[in-house]
Amino acid sequence: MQVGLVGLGKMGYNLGLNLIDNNHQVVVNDVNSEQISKMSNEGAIPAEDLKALVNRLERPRTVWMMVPAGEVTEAVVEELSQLLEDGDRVIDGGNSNYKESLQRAEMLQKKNIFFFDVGTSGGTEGARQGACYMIGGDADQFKVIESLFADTSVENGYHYAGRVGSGHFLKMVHNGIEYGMMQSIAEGYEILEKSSFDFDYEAVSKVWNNGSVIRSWLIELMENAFSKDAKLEDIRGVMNTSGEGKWTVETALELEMAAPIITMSLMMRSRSQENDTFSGKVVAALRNEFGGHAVVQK
Ligand SMILES: NC(=O)C1=CN([C@@H]2O[C@H](COP(=O)(O)OP(=O)(O)OC[C@H]3O[C@@H](n4cnc5c(N)ncnc54)[C@H](O)[C@@H]3O)[C@@H](O)[C@H]2O)C=CC1
Ligand SMILES: O=C(CO)[C@H](O)[C@H](O)COP(=O)(O)O
Repeated sequence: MQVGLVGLGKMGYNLGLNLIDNNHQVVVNDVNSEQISKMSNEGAIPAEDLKALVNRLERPRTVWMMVPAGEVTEAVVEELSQLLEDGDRVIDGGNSNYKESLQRAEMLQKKNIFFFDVGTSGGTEGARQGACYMIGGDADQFKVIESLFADTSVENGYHYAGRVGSGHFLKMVHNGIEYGMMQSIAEGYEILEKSSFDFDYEAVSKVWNNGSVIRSWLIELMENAFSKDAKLEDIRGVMNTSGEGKWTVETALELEMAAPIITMSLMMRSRSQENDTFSGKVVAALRNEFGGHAVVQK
């Protein structure tokens, strides 16, 4: 089908290639014109701004955003709300706070524009080769755009979760879990590092990935990271955050429930701004491996 794609960064660019590979017609825009040119060389239709993008799409239009959460997403949705018409659809594939998504859906609904909040997982590799999607929005309209998700995800890699908000809520909790898993893995490697043994971390990651209980994509990514930098000597253990872990903890507080592991993982991210630790380096390396997030060099 035809889709407008706004935001051609680490995720959006790869998603654009994935959509094109799957025979979707993609009209693209980014504030960075170089990204638009690169994508049009790959077969996308360029649009110099959002107005041009909307004009190049047939009605009812579908516009998929892969832009930074928060102010940028707000600004793009606001502008799209002025340009789109009755029956059009907006997909937010970024890591937006589900509460903001609920507000945006309400604002768009007043103009009969449908909003889908889509949590996207699998990092940059997933966006290119096959992602994982958690989708909230109108059930009937979802069927109309389902092929976009079916074609660009891995097998069984998309889930229509229900009403608007549910997609970004699921992604928020997913990322909270991600924080806890990564912190736990990182602490394990730090215990190895502080022991009197001389472990080869690439080899350890490899054996853990073959038949062990903790085999996982995260450990695979560590195997990869250690193959490039055996002791992570080139990077500092600064673990940056993008918001989802904090929102997960806030949600647990709102629900008056205990979520100690995710909470401590979030706190350790704050602590990492002050102390350089091996566990911090592991989480920083993981974020870089799956999401292309910048690491702080030594
Ligand atoms: N990197 C990752 O692992 C994942 C990221 N996400 C989410 O996907 C979204 C995009 O992430 P990335 O691609 O990593 O970020 P990025 O920073 O690499 O790309 C963002 C792109 O949006 C463009 N942009 C900024 N303002 C714009 C505007 N007003 N109009 C049009 N384009 C604009 C930028 O020029 C850039 O190309 C974010 O919400 C992020 O949280 C979701 C899953 C995984
Ligand atoms: O959604 C993701 C992975 O699933 C992104 O990579 C996200 O940025 C990770 O969260 P944080 O930046 O807070 O570590």
